[in-house]
Amino acid sequence: MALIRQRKLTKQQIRRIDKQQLSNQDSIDDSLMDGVVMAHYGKQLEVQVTSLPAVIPEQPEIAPDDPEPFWQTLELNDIWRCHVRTNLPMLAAGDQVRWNADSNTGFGRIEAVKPRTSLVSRPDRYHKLKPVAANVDILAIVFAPLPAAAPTLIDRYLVVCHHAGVKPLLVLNKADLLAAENGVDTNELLAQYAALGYESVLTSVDCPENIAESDEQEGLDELKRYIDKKLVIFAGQSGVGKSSLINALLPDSGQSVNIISQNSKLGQHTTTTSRLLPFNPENLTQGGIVDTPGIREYGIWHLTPDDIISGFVELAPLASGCQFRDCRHTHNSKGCALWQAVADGEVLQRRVENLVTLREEADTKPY
Ligand SMILES: Nc1nc2c(ncn2[C@@H]2O[C@H](COP(=O)(O)OP(=O)(O)OP(=O)(O)O)[C@@H](O)[C@H]2O)c(=O)[nH]1
Ligand SMILES: [Zn+2]
Repeated sequence: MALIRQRKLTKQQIRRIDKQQLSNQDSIDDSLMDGVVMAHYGKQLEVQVTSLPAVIPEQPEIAPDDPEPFWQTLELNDIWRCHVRTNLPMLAAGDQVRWNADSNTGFGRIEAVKPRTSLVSRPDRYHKLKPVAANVDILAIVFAPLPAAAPTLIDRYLVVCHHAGVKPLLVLNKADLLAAENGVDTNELLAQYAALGYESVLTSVDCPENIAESDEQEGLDELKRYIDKKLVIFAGQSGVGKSSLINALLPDSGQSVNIISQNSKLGQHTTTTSRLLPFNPENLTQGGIVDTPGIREYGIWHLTPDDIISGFVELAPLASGCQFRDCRHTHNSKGCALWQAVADGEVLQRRVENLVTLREEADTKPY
């Protein structure tokens, strides 16, 4: 049997190794800087430089006859294409990261992600849950008189907000059309959500008929006040005016920062899962919009029944009064406190029905 000899290090050797490790760590720390994930392309991300590293790499001297090698100077607010260290969680637009840049290649590497205040995820087409936006403050639930508002969809987004830790804001766009429908249904809906404590803004950003009379974009200033210095997502069904709102809020979203991407073939034709459009491209603390295509097909089946009921703020406290702990709150559930509250006129029947629908949906989908 071979004798396994444990290698004994002398004190001096240990000291030398410690010192070496420390200095390695120092050089990593010195090259790290802050950044914000602006967009996501499959395995690569775009990161904006929000602080410079302690030690800024300097371009090496080149001998007079040598060809000039590639060198990318590091500057604040530039956007770099980055790889991600393997053991990090999946990142999304809005994530705040620590990363370093390789001036010799024009690529960066994300080393760490800072704790998130919120995370919005959605299932991809393979039913795998993917984060789409991190550190979002507000989810603007956009609806309109036409196409008619779908309260089920609004309730679904409210559940999502609750679960993701994001504040909901109801945005009734196309307010100019309220007169045409006499505003009865939509105003009633707004009143119902106001009674539950949800805030709302009325906007009218893009009404062709009125454009000749006034260029006023109704409600836009009020909306801006709500979302100032905040990171916001616009969600809602097709045709309610999300793009119109985003364009109105970011009239000059033309490229004003330098995007560094050595390999221009990458990303040009790939679609992003989400992109952060800042209000001020040179100061990300001023907030912005996370544009997330496809958010309207938001499934919520990854949530548990408890998650779902806690998104129904007025119903959640009542559920403990149900006769059975595993009450499904359907119309014929015996001793259901929610239906008793409907009978007593304390809560809206459609909210209880939506709760049941969403719970059933969560139950029947895979995972
Ligand atoms: N009357 C009126 N029409 C509006 C208003 N805002 C947007 N529209 C119109 O509504 C239509 C749909 O607007 P979009 O901004 O494309 O809607 P969207 O929600 O982005 O739709 P998707 O891209 O399909 O999700 C367009 O024809 C707009 O001109 C508004 O305030 N009033
Ligand atoms: Zn019940």
